[in-house]
Amino acid sequence: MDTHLVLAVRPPEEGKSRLAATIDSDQRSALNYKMFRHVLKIGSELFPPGQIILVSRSAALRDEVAALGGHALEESGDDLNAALEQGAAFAMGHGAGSLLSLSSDLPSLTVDDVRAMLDAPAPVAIATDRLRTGTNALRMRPAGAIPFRYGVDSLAAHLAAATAAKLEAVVIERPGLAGDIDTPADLAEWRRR
Ligand SMILES: Nc1nc2c(ncn2[C@@H]2O[C@H](COP(=O)(O)OP(=O)(O)OP(=O)(O)O)[C@@H](O)[C@H]2O)c(=O)[nH]1
Ligand SMILES: O=C(O)[C@H](O)COP(=O)(O)O
Repeated sequence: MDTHLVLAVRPPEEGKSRLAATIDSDQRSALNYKMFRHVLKIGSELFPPGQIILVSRSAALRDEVAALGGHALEESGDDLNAALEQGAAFAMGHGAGSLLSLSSDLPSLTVDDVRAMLDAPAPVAIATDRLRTGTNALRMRPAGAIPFRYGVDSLAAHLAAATAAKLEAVVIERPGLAGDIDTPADLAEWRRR
């Protein structure tokens, strides 16, 4: 497998600011660690460490990935798409044929979810969220085939990027991939399960 996994992750103490009214900063940080470790563990079951790349401003998160034998890059900016481009450039310099990016806030992610991304029958595979507007995972073959367009309406933006590159794209809808934790309602729903 020549796919490399690129994880761009905000420092745990910064992430999930939309939950600030619901849980305090220590709880948010703990939640971010827990979700990150879950996604990293699932990723590690399918990707050899040398094909896992983390881009983060958090030294603590970088240490965790380095301890596994993965590549931990200090983020040079403070923007998700820029961080992913940084990771992608590194991966392409290390022979990546294709790339998978995964959001770190997917507490119900399974190995089969990641496999579904890798096996998707098109050069571009976009896992969307519950609202069917965002992107929680993106696989592109070849690496660098399309630019990262995370942000508002990123599903449409990634579909448009694939069209512009004349590449077929498929949208993947699976609970483990759709279940990112953005809002207090998402958090309550996940805790209920
Ligand atoms: N490296 C890096 N990762 C980011 C950045 N912004 C978001 N991410 C990651 O992108 C993924 C999706 O981010 P969001 O769902 O917006 O999460 P968030 O930024 O923690 O949440 P809010 O603070 O509530 O917007 C998660 O893996 C985040 O850690 C960034 O500036 N740099
Ligand atoms: O859809 C996206 O681009 C990412 O999930 C980030 O969006 P969000 O901040 O709405 O989760």
